[in-house]
Amino acid sequence: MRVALDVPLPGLFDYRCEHSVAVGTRVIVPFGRRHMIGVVVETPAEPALDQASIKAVEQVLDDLPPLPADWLALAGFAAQYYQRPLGEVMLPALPASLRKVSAYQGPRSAGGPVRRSDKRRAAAPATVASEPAPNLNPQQAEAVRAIAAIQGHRTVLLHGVTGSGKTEVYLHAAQSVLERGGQVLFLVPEINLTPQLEQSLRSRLGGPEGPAALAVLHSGLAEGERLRAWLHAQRGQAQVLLGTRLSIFTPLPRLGLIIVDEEHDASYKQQDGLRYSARDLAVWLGRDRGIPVVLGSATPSLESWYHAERGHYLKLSLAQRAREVELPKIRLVDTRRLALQQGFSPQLLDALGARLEHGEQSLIFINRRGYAPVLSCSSCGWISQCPRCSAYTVLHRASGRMAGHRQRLHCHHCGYQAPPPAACPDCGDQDLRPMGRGTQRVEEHLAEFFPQARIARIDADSTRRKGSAAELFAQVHAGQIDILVGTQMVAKGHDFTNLGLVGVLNADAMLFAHDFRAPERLFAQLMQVAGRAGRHVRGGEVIVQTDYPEQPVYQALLRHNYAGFAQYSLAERESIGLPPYAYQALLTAEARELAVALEFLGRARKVLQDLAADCGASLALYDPIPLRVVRVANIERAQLLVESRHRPSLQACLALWMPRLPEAAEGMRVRYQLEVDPLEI
Ligand SMILES: Nc1ncnc2c1ncn2[C@@H]1O[C@H](COP(=O)(O)OP(=O)(O)OP(=O)(O)O)[C@@H](O)[C@H]1O
Ligand SMILES: [Zn+2]
Repeated sequence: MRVALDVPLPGLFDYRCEHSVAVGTRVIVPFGRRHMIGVVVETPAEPALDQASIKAVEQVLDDLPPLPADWLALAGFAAQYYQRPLGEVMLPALPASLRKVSAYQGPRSAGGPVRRSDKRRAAAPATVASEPAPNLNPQQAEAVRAIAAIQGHRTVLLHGVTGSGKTEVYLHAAQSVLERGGQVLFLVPEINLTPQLEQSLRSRLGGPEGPAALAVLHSGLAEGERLRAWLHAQRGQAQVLLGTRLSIFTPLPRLGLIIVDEEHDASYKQQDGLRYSARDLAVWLGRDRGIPVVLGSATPSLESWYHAERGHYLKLSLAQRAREVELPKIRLVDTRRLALQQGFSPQLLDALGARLEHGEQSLIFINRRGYAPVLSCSSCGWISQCPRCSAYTVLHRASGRMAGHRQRLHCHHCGYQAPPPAACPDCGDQDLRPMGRGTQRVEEHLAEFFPQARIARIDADSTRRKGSAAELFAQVHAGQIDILVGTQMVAKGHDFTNLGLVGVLNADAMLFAHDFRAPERLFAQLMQVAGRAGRHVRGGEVIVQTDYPEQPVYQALLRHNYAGFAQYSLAERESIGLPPYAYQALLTAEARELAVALEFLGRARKVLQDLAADCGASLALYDPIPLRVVRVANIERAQLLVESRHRPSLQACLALWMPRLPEAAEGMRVRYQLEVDPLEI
């Protein structure tokens, strides 16, 4: 039999076994000096090798039925498309205990993880009071009808403005699948940020299992919880699987519908190991299983929009807000000739004051955590820098009651931390000052401007402890907070009932980034955060401070004009041949010396050039270049971008290229990885 193992080697591995074993079965096999769990992928009638020379399977694991054919097909597609060995796709996709030999062998294994999990009784989910469902408005009803009418596979792009009630459409579409006994896979970018959705799903799920029919899966779960949710879904007991990107690899025997909420969100892309896009795999899976896929967003990715415009996807629109409120009024405050107070314009301060007076909440959005982006010497211009990275260190104020005003410098790239120097390391001057502003400093300024206001900050630092994000959001929803300061974490999908004003600081920082997707990301982020204003209360308002009000991103934002922005951006991409009009792959190399990384990429480029010439494929190969942050944790990084207008050509060349890379790396101390459809370049 041929077995897939989680090792960085191409191909499958041959083993023998006395009795016949079905494809999809997990087995324990010897591999070198180790024992590993693998998945049986082929059982050829004719053994390929001399049976005597190959090793025997040590144990056949029968605690689960074999992994089903459609699951194997998805893993097979992902391996081929993202150019990774099958075993490195399949095994990491399973809950850890199902692929760990130690969970099965030894005195403490107690019959294996599945038996242990089944013995332990799961805590019954708290019964959630059932929420009355609002009557669908005509646009929602039409969207639900159109989704229900789909026979077999179709991908739907549900483009609904912020607050248009997309969730209600998902719930109705899900309901009709559940009534027919199907399962629903509901993907969200980040689960800890959306407790509201989990609650609505629980309260709305009918059927004999009630709220227990929901399984939740994300990387923050303890291994036991993760295994339980996975088993629940795989056995068909869970009717709905709500989860983050990794949930795409859960076997779902009666899958009838896939929903991808906030489909534009970059969290759907895995950034290490198998660099897959769960959104793209969802579309593939929907086609493979012959079921509808609903991609929803107020700001769809330009890729999805392009497919919808061309009729590859069915486009459904919710153009108005679900409640009797208008979209918020957006104001651009031109900060070029304004005297700002600690970064705040008089307009924004006035608006904040007015909302406080009316007992409404406000949100200040600044996409930069910490106290200040750098510490700097006011006499010689020295700037705090990470000793291990080519990046500045960010000044943070230590948190916790005992911390006082203790400050530390943090590197956001490698995690390096140090106390700030007492004097400038270059000139000895003691006048070191924070330059610029992050969320912590903004919070501090707001407390000075509005001493009576209750202020909270939500960013990666303030929500590090498990459950703390949910607690903070609960306080906001309960009306215990007047002003919320936050990063993009606060922009995602929250339905605030009493939030009237959104202020945006420092958006310009993203305007001139090198990445060609930066304007798209900025626009989406601004539309999303603006969409938190005035969802239940009238008179919602958004104030964006900028030095560049004439930029197309801001002009489109001003008019809530997603379609216009998308059209403009797509025309631009088409004229210079960027995705979605071209397909890309990125080879990244890491070495102690930059020259080595570049040299390797140069050789790799030559190999690919020859391959492309041989098979007559037209590829654009760029020059190897250092990454923008070239050194991280003392490792130098460079990249090689490959592009083609024709996806199959690119795929064919990549498949020929990958096996040749070890040869290109020969004699070099270099690590490399390939990313297909990279999001950041
Ligand atoms: N038909 C309806 N009648 C009344 N209220 C509704 C209706 N549908 C949805 N709502 C309410 O409208 C609000 C916004 O809905 P929802 O959060 O689903 O918007 P959304 O489209 O997901 O927005 P976003 O993209 O900004 O997250 C919610 O408070 C929801 O309960
Ligand atoms: Zn660093």
